Amino acid sequence: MAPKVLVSDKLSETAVQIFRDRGIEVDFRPELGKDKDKLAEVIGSYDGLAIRSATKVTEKLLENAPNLKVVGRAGIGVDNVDRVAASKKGVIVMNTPFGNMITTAEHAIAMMFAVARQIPEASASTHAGKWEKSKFMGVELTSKTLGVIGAGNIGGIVCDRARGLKMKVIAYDPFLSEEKADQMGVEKVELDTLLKRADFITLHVPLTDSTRNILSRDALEQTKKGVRIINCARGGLIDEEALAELIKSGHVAGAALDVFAVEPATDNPLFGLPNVVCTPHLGASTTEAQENVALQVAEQMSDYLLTGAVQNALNMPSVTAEEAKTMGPWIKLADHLGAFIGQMTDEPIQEINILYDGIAAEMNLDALNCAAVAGILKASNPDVNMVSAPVIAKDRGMKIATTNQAQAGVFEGYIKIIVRTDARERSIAGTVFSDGKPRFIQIKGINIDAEIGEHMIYTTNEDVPGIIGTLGHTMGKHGINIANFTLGRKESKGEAIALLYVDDAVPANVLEELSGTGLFQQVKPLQFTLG
Ligand SMILES: NC(=O)c1ccc[n+]([C@@H]2O[C@H](COP(=O)([O-])OP(=O)(O)OC[C@H]3O[C@@H](n4cnc5c(N)ncnc54)[C@H](O)[C@@H]3O)[C@@H](O)[C@H]2O)c1
Ligand SMILES: O=C(O)[C@H](O)COP(=O)(O)O
Repeated sequence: MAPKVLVSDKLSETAVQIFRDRGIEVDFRPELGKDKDKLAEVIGSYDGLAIRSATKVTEKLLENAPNLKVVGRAGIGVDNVDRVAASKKGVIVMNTPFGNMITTAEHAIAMMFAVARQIPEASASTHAGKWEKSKFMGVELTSKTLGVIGAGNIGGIVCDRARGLKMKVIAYDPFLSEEKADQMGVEKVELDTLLKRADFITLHVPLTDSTRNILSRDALEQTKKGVRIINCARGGLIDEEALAELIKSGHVAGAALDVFAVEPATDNPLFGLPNVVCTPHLGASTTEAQENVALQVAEQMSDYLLTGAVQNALNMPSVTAEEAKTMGPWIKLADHLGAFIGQMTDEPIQEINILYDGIAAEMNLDALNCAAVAGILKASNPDVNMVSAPVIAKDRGMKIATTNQAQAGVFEGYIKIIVRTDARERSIAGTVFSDGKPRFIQIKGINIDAEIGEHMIYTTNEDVPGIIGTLGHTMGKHGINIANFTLGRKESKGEAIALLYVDDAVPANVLEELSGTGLFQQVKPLQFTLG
């Protein structure tokens, strides 16, 4: 059946066409972004949800979305998506980080001009037939200092354009290296220096716990008298009440705001103040940007739903279409190894160490890690997937470490998982044979060569005569067909293991019968999801 996508915001219809061309069923219902109840009613049947900023993807909405696999944001900011809730539900959240960056940077520059020359007020006054030439005295941008808070994709373009306008550009961004700042021709400064020196301040950071209220009352009071402030990033970055008071007192000469703490903004302390230029979150609203983001989000979501390729996801490592194909058997192997550990372990796991050898070490290890951890966690929660696994593992306090090494043995490559609990250490290794089938090659240090089946039995025992006979006879007596039988031992008469791959699930009474022979320390039924 074709995957189904719902578009619940005003995306360019290019997105709809792309979904259809890729064979995806799509419903274009932009009115639903503003109607959370109706959206919750219909979301249940969709595999994908394509949004802009109006749709709020809350935990409650996700509870009504059992089939949802991907949320695609046609744009940059995902603060309207509960990412933690999405991750826990195994829903990928992706955005289009580059599609609207030029457009938004241009809006910030336009807003800077508008507030420097009071263009909106002058325009309204002229339209009203007043000729208030002397009322609208502006300031030049040339030689002024622009303080950029957040010099990432959009902030970086703003820096470039501002330098073209012959402004002096200073930037505050803890993640900006001195070297990069030099290349950009900007001076990297601390926030308090930026506040004191800038004639114009423009914000280009995401809204996070560390940036919320970054222009607080205290920060705004440190600014240079006559400063003008531009925000085309996110509402919530500025204390709006404090800004309004500082504009009224004349300390701040003007502000240009595209984004507000509460949106849609119908009432705001800054509305109606002189030289406050406002636009209704138009930063990304150009034909070019909307085409870019619609096209990109539809391609990315289609790729994921149809091929498993992951691009620009915020809660899952990227996997190219090529990787999704070539790594498929290795991802399956990592999942099976994890599933073995998960089913064998019923006490809390403290540490998961994953060793990648040979060709496995050259693959996309982030994706393999997610698969291995998902395999482990699925034993206690079958809904866990590669997206939700790292979040759940972190919630449970599990430490995950990886090691990679060049080919060390006879296999071209292998993966080994070692898990530590309070009580013990458990390990399993596996490889992928040239037929593309994953195999277990070692359990707790004992070498084996076990084909993996949907239903298996794992036993631990001493290496004594009668094990093969007892296992074979018991299965035969109960009409259970053995597809593959693997034995391994540490040394003659020492610690030994057996893995049976059987055609059907083994009933409890048969397992009890085996345990009752006294030959086995452990008889454990296992299940693996093939395919
Ligand atoms: N108005 C609009 O329509 C519109 C359109 C697109 C993007 N945006 C918003 O613009 C903002 C920037 O987007 P981007 O694509 O440039 O993001 P980005 O991730 O490329 O850049 C953000 C920068 O902020 C920096 N940063 C993070 N925390 C910081 C902190 N505490 N202090 C200072 N700097 C910090 C990061 O190091 C990074 O360089 C986002 O909030 C995004 O949602 C708004
Ligand atoms: O983060 C973004 O991409 C912008 O805020 C654009 O939001 P919009 O798609 O709702 O215009």
